[in-house]
Amino acid sequence: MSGRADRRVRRLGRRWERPSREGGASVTEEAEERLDRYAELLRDSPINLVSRGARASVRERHIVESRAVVEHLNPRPDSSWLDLGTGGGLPGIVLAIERPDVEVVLADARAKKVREVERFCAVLGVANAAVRCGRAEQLARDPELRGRFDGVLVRALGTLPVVAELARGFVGPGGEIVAVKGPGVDAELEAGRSAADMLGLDIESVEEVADAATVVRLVRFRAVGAPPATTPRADGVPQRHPLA
Ligand SMILES: C[S@@+](CC[C@H](N)C(=O)[O-])C[C@H]1O[C@@H](n2cnc3c(N)ncnc32)[C@H](O)[C@@H]1O
Repeated sequence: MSGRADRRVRRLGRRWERPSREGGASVTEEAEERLDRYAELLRDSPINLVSRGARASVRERHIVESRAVVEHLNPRPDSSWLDLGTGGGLPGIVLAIERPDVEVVLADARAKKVREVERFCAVLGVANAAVRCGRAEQLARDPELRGRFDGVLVRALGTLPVVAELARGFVGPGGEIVAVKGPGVDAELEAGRSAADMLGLDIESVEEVADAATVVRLVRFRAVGAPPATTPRADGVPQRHPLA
């Protein structure tokens, strides 16, 4: 899908700016409308995709945070990103809406959630996202997915060692894994570094995201080579026995 770069997007310094369409709504207005609609879909879904308590404030709690993450991440145009453990599509659907020039794959182990995310993408007309169902431990062995992404974005999938192991198979040399974490991430960093060493990853940075309603930190891992052949371990093992 990298060939489907949105020609409306042009480079301005390090950031990318979407010019308005002539005679029509700007891409930003369009994105705004889609994000509002996405918040409604999440709130009204018959599946519990966000906690009951957060339903009334989906826009403020989840969309605003995901948007701030996407803005901070500012992925390279034409790059391909995997949202692993996407649940109801967070933050991957927001990434796909905000950045039509980026290819996004949304993956989750739960078929019910994946079907719902497929429905959301269809209703929202999100053309640059594809959806895959399966456990990371299995999907990372699929030759079509192994080592093929520029980056993996992960929110609320587990501790840093779990995230690093589940995501590692999807990125080759130079690829990145970005974990969206909260203020408590410092307590996971030592274990995260130790797991990273075993997986051929470096923790490159821990970055504070501006403009999120709550404290959000991004932990950025960089792959220093191909994924180890034995990574990830069998289904459930990364969560039950995290690398440390
Ligand atoms: C707490 S939810 C987070 C969902 C979403 N990222 C968010 O921020 O709202 C974690 C999701 O990860 C999925 N998941 C858990 N283990 C997984 C695995 N091994 N492979 C793929 N998905 C997994 C679950 O099905 C669930 O939808």
